[in-house]
Amino acid sequence: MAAMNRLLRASFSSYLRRMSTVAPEAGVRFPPGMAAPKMGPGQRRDPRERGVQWVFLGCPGVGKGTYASRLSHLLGVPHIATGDLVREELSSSGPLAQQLSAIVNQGHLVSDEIIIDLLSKRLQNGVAKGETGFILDGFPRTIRQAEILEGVTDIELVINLKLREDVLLEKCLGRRICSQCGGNFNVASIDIKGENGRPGIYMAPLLPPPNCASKLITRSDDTEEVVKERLRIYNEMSQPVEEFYRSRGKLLEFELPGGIPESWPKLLQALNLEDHDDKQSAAA
Ligand SMILES: Nc1ncnc2c1ncn2[C@@H]1O[C@H](COP(=O)(O)OP(=O)(O)O)[C@@H](O)[C@H]1O
Repeated sequence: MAAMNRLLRASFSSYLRRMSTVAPEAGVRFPPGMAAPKMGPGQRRDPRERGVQWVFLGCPGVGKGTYASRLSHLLGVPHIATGDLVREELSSSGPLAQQLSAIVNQGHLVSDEIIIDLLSKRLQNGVAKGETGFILDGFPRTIRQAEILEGVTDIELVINLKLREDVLLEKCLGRRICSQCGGNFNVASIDIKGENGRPGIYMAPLLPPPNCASKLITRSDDTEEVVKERLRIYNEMSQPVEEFYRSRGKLLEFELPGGIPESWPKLLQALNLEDHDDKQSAAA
């Protein structure tokens, strides 16, 4: 634990040094009622004066990647998804690839040590390129990861995306990636009618442009058996992380009302943010 702390602290301290020199980030306000962000060690400025440090939580298939990526463009901070870091490592011929593939393809979590190591390297590379702030997606996923992160930096806001359980599996099974451009799509068409006082939900598929249509691939861990195991592990290992942040006054719960055109403007509203390109991006 001490070695991991040192590793992550080294990365974050480079961040904190940079942040004291960057210009104010325009238009970032915090949700009403959210506790004022506390200052982390070594931070003297208001955290709103530099890139945000936010985390996205939520079950597999909920759409963390989609919304985290949109917010990162809007706020000018990197979207760092630990699942992407794991997949990059998997597609390399590095020494870890074989070990990781067995774990990921069973729907299990990679060890905290490996994930922290991948994340630290990603952060260090970002610092070298001048990045400030971040939106983390898929990290922390265990209480131990959350405690380590809390010990080395000041997470201001944790957005917990929620979606009814019966839709999550379909969304995961509908995920497709363009093998050429890396674009993410979803061929699942969700149209559940409301019944017994429970509202229905409609989520249109997110279809690829003609260029990508013949190049679509499915993640090897998006099979029904593995997704069910990932959902079970999320409930066991990652749900306690929600409580970790709830008890610290940092958790914003957001129940997705439908697909992107309906959910994106409501998420921005919940975050007190405005997207001037809203009309175009909601249709994307
Ligand atoms: N923070 C983490 N801790 C442990 N394992 C992780 C973490 N982030 C990603 N992984 C590994 O990478 C896989 C894919 O992650 P991700 O793309 O975030 O999937 P999901 O669709 O389940 O949210 C996970 O099933 C897990 O094996």
